[in-house]
Amino acid sequence: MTPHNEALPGDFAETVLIPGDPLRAEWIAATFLEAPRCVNRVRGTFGFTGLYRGKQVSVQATGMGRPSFTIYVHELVAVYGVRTIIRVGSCGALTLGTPLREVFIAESAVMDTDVGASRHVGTPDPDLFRRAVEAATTQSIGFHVGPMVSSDVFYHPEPETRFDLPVSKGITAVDMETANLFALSQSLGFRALSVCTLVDSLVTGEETALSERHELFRGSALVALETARTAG
Ligand SMILES: O=P(O)(O)O[C@H]1O[C@H](CO)[C@@H](O)[C@H]1O
Ligand SMILES: O=c1cc[nH]c(=O)[nH]1
Repeated sequence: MTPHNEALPGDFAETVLIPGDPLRAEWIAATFLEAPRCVNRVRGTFGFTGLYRGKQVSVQATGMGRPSFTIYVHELVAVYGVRTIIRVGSCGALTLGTPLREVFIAESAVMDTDVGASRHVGTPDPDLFRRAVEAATTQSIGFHVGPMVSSDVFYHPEPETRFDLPVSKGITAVDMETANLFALSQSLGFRALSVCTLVDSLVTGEETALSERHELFRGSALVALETARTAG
């Protein structure tokens, strides 16, 4: 147990999906897991464990942004012995070539403050990444792979130009946690992958509706679960 997680040793599977939104965690567990049980309710940041096609998998929400995210990921690895962590997140499109509602599998990620400094670019586990692409292809799920930028700032004073540099470097999507996930995978030693759904466009201003938000994650959740299942 920790101040943020009431799960007991052994409550979490070795593989954990980590959406930001606690209600997305609940939806994934209820929709895809057999016999899901809630293992954490602290702060309403739910965690669940159940079976996906015969494999034990957990889902633990992380909240929004690096400080909250880091607490959950650190504890999953250091306290609960988790070995594989897959983010099932939402992200924004930075180009017209990444249409809303499709899945975005990050092939790399860097913080917006570090764009251009190649030593700060993080990458997913190569085997998980390959399996995710294979799962999306096999399941006929519309997806893109590409470099991602993560930012601690959601509301920026210069929304029109803030991503000019990342876009000029070929970066196509933004979230707030993937770069941190890849950095933590190196420092803490676990396998990481980030599979997001494109929920809004910073180019056109188009947004998906909150009412469709859970269903929107069917594709990214399936890709994450199939990757978890086949990766062992
Ligand atoms: O929907 P989640 O997974 O929380 O991800 C995205 O949504 C939040 C901002 O709306 C940030 O956490 C961002 O990374
Ligand atoms: O972090 C995020 C997620 C979705 N859309 C954004 O603009 N930023």
